[in-house]
Amino acid sequence: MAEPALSLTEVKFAWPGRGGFSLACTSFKMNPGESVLLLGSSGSGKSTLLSLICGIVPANSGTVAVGGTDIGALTPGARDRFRAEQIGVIFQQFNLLPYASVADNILMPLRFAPKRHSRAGDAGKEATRLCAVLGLPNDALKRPAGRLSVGQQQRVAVARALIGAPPLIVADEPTSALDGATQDMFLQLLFDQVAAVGSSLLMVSHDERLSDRFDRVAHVEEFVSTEGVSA
Ligand SMILES: Nc1ncnc2c1ncn2[C@@H]1O[C@H](COP(=O)(O)OP(=O)(O)OP(=O)(O)O)[C@@H](O)[C@H]1O
Repeated sequence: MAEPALSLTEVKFAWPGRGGFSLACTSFKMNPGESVLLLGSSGSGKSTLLSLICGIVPANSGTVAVGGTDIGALTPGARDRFRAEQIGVIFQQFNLLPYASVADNILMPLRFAPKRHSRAGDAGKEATRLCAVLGLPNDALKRPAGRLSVGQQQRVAVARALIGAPPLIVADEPTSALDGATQDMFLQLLFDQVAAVGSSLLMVSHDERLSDRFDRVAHVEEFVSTEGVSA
């Protein structure tokens, strides 16, 4: 049987400092190809949870496994390489390099991920294809990412996450900068592309109206520790 795309087991995490915000999760699993919407209000811990899942911050205890690999057991360097190979991340603030071209931004994760690079095939052509399906103008690839509109930068961040078909796509409020109609269109594009490569999608949002589009909904409040976790 295939390993879960993601599993959290007995995970505890606290930001350092007395009374810092803390999370506790007994068990959470995602199947390969599954889409899950993680709902939570502002400040409820959505970004913290995604940072844990991506191995950007380490859990205080418990296991976070992506595709069966315990990311806490990897050295920091191996964890960074593993993330580049296995996880496509769409950050809330995009985290694009503003002076680098759109093409360089999209191709960036492949520099640290040889298997993902080979899955992308001709990476330049794949970046061009992704830009086209995501509705970016033809000339965008050569332009510095920082010169695009916020909505266009959001699409670049999605193309960067999708290139080379990582098995897990993690998205932090990727539609927050878009208006209603554009949001719907954008989500459809994201779902189409994720389905085309068979990735699992974990998206966090405060917007309950998106629920119907996902296989499953979870609430981040279920993960907030009321007892506190000693850091
Ligand atoms: N680097 C950090 N150091 C200490 N505490 C932090 C850090 N980042 C977040 N927190 C705290 O963790 C809690 C949850 O924040 P988080 O950003 O995860 O929430 P969120 O649900 O993503 O919020 P939003 O929807 O507004 O982005 C907050 O109380 C915040 O102050």
